[in-house]
Amino acid sequence: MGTKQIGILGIGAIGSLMTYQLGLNKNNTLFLYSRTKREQVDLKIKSDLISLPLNISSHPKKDQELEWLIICIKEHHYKYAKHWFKKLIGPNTKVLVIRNGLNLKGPLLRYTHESHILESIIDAPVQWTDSNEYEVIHTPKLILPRSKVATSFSRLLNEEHIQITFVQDFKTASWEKLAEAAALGSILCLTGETCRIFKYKKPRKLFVQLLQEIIKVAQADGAAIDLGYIPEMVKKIKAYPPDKSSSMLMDKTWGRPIEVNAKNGIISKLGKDYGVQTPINDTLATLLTFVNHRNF
Ligand SMILES: NC(=O)C1=CN([C@@H]2O[C@H](COP(=O)(O)OP(=O)(O)OC[C@H]3O[C@@H](n4cnc5c(N)ncnc54)[C@H](OP(=O)(O)O)[C@@H]3O)[C@@H](O)[C@H]2O)C=CC1
Ligand SMILES: CC(C)(CO)C(=O)C(=O)O
Repeated sequence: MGTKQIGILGIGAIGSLMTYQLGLNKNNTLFLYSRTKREQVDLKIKSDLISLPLNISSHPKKDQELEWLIICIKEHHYKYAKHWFKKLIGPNTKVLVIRNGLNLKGPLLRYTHESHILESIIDAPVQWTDSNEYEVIHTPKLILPRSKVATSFSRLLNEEHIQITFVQDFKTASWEKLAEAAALGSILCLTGETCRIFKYKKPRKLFVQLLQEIIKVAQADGAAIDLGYIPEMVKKIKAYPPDKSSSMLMDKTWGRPIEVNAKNGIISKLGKDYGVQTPINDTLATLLTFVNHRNF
């Protein structure tokens, strides 16, 4: 088997994790691209501390045509990343999109054919610690739509280190992840608290009320989220380590724009489009837009 040329765009929390995961397969040759050059990142996975050397290009340059480009940037980064897409996506390059939100293919359709783009959902909380490392909270789970292109992507990974699930109903899986990220993320970001807050009843009740609103919008959009979802999520947040953060809280802490449009924002918008009332989510979405002055 020949080596595969794989590019990873956006070497932050998820990009670093994917660099590690894809680097475990010695048939992969990795090319790293990001806004800021760093020479190394430390990943804490279970009790192991892994120092990952990084060779990042911060300006697009044409390496060999990539077989895969893995995009690990946030929705609001896309408008500043067009030069990367133009340069890195060749006629035969397959693109894996990893980010929270919906309609992951949309912004990339002008660069390649729809059949070359693979959407994904990642359940892999990764957070920056006081010891300057990314801590991976549990074994990463990657959810992919059942398809040939997804199967071919999964062969690049070592499934001892990442759990891969193929789903028929990707829309439902996307809404399930969005609901968790928007409900948990907004509560943590607005309170400035980590998951320890969920040992209290009132924040848990707010989390449930938010999920109830979000599920109504998801159902109006055609997702088939079942009744067992909410108790499952409550169990999940209660089981998170008390110091578990979220990507919106980390961005707020660092004074960076938060991902409000891709999370609570899109839910409010779709709620309006479908005539579904989402008063709690709308209030939180409004407050979130004011969290970071660069967002308004
Ligand atoms: N972190 C988490 O636990 C989880 C995150 N997600 C989702 O994954 C996605 C990625 O999140 P995450 O990895 O946390 O984000 P990060 O902010 O940690 O990483 C994004 C990276 O992209 C780089 N970048 C931003 N804009 C550009 C650009 N124009 N050109 C090149 N590089 C750019 C950033 O550079 P710089 O270093 O200069 O900022 C940063 O290194 C999000 O949608 C998030 O919601 C999903 C599950 C869990
Ligand atoms: C689900 C959650 C909150 C896990 O960290 C997430 O996806 C995020 O932080 O963006």
